Amino acid sequence: MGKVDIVSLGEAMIEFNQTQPGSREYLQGYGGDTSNAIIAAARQGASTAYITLLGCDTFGDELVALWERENVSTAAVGRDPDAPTAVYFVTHGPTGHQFSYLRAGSAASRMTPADLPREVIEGAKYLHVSAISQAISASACDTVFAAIEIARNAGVKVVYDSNLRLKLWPLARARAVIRETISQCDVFLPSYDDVVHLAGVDDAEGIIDWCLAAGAPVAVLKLGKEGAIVATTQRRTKVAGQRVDAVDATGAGDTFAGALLARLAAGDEIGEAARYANAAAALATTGYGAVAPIPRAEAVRALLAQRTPAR
Ligand SMILES: O=C(O)C(=O)C[C@H](O)[C@H](O)CO
Repeated sequence: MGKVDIVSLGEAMIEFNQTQPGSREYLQGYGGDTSNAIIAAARQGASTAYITLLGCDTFGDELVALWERENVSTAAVGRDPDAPTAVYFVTHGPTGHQFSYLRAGSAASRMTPADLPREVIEGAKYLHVSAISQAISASACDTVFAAIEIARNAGVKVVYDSNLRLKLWPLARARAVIRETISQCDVFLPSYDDVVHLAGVDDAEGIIDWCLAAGAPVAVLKLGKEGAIVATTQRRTKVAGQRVDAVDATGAGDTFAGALLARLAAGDEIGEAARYANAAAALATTGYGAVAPIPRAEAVRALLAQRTPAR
């Protein structure tokens, strides 16, 4: 395969998303944080590839077809005849959305460092990884660290999303692994809720202090409808939130990651890329599901041009 600018590594899943709170009807879609993010990057026009393992099953075929439709290269997608493609359910209630997973023993959870396509990573500008892939199994965690090592040795920038899922691993292990990974990445992309758990503090400044102390050269703290903060040891800049009619935040953080990566790969500086990513993420909350509402560049540009950001 030819070189691409952005490579993401992780687990994709088939999604069943409750049509409304309390309903017994579920809409089939697609999810998996890193897959959502790479699709978001591709929808902004970036050249992209995804690295994963799928089962040799219908759901695996559907995910391959999805990436092909979305212009995400599947050259580094493998199939495991002895394990299934993962599935998850999204339900909606008064406290927002909840995930229930059927992913233990999945094909992606059996990834090992030997599965990594070294040349695909080495040829990219950015490698995107997340803590969900580190949580699903010990071998997948090793695979993430091995991919980071390949990237760093080749001068490829590493963007890391904490995406803390306490249904997948205990907080103490998550904290240890995530702290270690922050020290190895170039851009750390946590959400406010993640770092409240990880750092044990709840004010944005304290959270950023924790991210920078953990070794992130740049931290972009996602604050949901409140926007984001871009921080380095020298400077902290607020990106204002966008007002939209939100119905489902599933995948919004991943859209932020993918859109940010796309704009960084296109040459934007980090503050401009974060402003764009924040608008893309806002639009991603206006429909149900992780993938269907991810906007394309025209919609993001229109929101940036037309709406007054929320204060
Ligand atoms: O929670 C996970 O592991 C997922 O990847 C499912 C969702 O698609 C993702 O979390 C949305 O951010």
